[in-house]
Amino acid sequence: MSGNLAKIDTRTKRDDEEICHDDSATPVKAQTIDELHSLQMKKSAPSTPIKGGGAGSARSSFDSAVSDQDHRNKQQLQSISASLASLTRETGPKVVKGDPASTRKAAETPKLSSHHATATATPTPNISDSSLKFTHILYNLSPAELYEQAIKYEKGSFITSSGALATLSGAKTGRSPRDKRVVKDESTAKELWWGKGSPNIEMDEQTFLVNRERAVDYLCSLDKVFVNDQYLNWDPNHRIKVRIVSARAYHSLFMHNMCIRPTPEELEDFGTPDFTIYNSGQFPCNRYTHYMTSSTSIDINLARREMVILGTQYAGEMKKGLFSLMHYLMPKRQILSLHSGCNMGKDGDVALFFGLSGTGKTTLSTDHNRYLIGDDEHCWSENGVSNIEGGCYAKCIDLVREKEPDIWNAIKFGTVVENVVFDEHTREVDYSDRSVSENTRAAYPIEYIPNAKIPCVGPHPKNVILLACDAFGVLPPVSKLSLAQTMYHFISGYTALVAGTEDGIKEPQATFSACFGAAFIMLHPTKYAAMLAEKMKKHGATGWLVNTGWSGGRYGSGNRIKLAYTRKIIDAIHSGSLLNADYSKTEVFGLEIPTVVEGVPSEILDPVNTWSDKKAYNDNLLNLGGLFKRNFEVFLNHKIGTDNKLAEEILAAGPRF
Ligand SMILES: Nc1ncnc2c1ncn2[C@@H]1O[C@H](COP(=O)(O)OP(=O)(O)O)[C@@H](O)[C@H]1O
Ligand SMILES: C=C(OP(=O)(O)O)C(=O)O
Ligand SMILES: [Ca+2]
Ligand SMILES: [Mn+2]
Repeated sequence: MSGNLAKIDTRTKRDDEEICHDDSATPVKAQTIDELHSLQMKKSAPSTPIKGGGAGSARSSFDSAVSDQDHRNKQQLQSISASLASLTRETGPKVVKGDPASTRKAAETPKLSSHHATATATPTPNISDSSLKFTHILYNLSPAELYEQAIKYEKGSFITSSGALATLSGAKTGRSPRDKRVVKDESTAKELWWGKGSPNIEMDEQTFLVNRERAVDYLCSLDKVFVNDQYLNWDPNHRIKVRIVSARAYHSLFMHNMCIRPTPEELEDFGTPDFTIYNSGQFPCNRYTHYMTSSTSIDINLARREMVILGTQYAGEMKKGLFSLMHYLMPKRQILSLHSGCNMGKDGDVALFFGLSGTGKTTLSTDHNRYLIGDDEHCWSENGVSNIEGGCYAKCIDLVREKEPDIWNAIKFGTVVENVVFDEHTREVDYSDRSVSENTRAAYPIEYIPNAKIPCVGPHPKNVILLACDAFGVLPPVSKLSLAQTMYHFISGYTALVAGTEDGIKEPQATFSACFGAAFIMLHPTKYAAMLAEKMKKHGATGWLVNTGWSGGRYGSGNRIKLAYTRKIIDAIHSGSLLNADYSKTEVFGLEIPTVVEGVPSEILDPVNTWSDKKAYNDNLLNLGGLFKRNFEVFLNHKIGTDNKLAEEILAAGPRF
């Protein structure tokens, strides 16, 4: 012993204590480092409690619980093998659970062979090399396990100083809408929206199968694939079971966060999924394949209930692909699917926040004074609203703690941050750095927001807030809408952002995206609009248009409206005080604007006041009005609902000059 003071030992000395230890714990019972390591990890507790009889039958009920467990395990592996089956070889791969690199589990490999029980000792003539190997399945891994996989095997994976997993999505840092294809068959030809303006670019069944085979063969050729079995939609009556097969831990953790996470008990009874994604990530499509115009392809087959991703690793494709699915499935059940955020006040008043990417759905629905139901995808049924997802996907460019504390604090262990730049030593993220992408993102489970409402459901909405980030600076910060105006702006789906902010001033780019989500809708926009009108009328919801964009001039001369002011405006909508304010009507768009909003300088409420160059204001206003008119032309010959009166009212609710 080397210390200054001898240890005081009050015990009487025994023979085996001749040598003086510097701790009093019993030594570990391991002879080698591997044995020591095996002591470190204990088996996960069985999730199904051992059911059955009294003390006498304890042993046999334990045995039957074990065989139940075995049986379920086998079924699970069979189901995964079936998901991964090549359609031409008509048999699934031999699958086994666990990491091939883990020695403990690898030892079990041969015994756990699956479904492919016909595998014989001597290969039959038509057997392929692919059926000689096992595909290792990393099934619903925990965030900690996925961190280890990502850090060990995926370049660009690091732990940030706050504990989040920083990842790179590769060459694509955003969605590829031009590479999205939907299978056109007899029924989808009639049901879906095709042609000009539609996001649904057709592909035939045969081409889908070619891409599916390519994805499946790629995935099965890997040593291991990730499989997530999860849910969509918090409404228990309309819950959808999804399976995501992917090549990267990043994708598995992203979907773990974004979809609803089953409990261990729910997972045991998961059964056959309603929909399956095959995400081959970096593996490209074959450009000689019909309909392919790049090496990226995102293919949806509604009849087969499958989606294939080739040639992009941007994780948002999976989230938004499932959203497209919901835009098809839910309206069939008279449920409206919405590209909106949603929150609820202490008194149960629900607000929806519609808007295109970057207009503020996530930021404004994440409100410290209200319960968060969800930030992006919802359903509105006869029973109220429900979130489709189990997580949020926040933009984090220029994120600052003071302005968005809840989002800042959610970026911790378990959260995936995509394409952010961090200090090589401290691993502190620099949210202002655009070196990798402008579209930096954080994906976190919704319960990381302290006042999330779990389960994520709520009553019928009281306010429907349409967000537009108007880089022309002519739309008022807030206006109250009639039902017809709400429909006009919902169908128009306007925003104007400025693409790249780096190479000097650029022209604001007007975007019109029907239902504030044209990239994800499956049916004609008027179908969703008619459902929204019907629901808003029935439940007495008020529509609002909020400009989260420019004021005092267009992009380049004016400034973006302060987030603090927009929050005050939203507060006044929630509290009901804005409903009873004094209003005046604007030129051209005919919008009702309040004269006073608490906490907001009154002079900014009418945008004309904030422009020093009145002629420039007028030119920009008329220009925008013209863009709206031109965009709406394609909807002129469509009926909305059963009532032609509504269609006429909606048309009359647009700009006039
Ligand atoms: N007045 C404002 N209102 C809303 N967001 C604003 C405002 N000013 C700046 N922002 C920023 O704009 C972005 C809005 O993005 P986000 O809420 O993620 O959009 P969405 O969820 O609709 O895609 C955030 O980065 C937010 O900080
Ligand atoms: C994730 C997306 O949505 P948002 O920007 O609306 O959050 C997206 O459009 O890819
Ligand atoms: Ca979105
Ligand atoms: Mn968002």
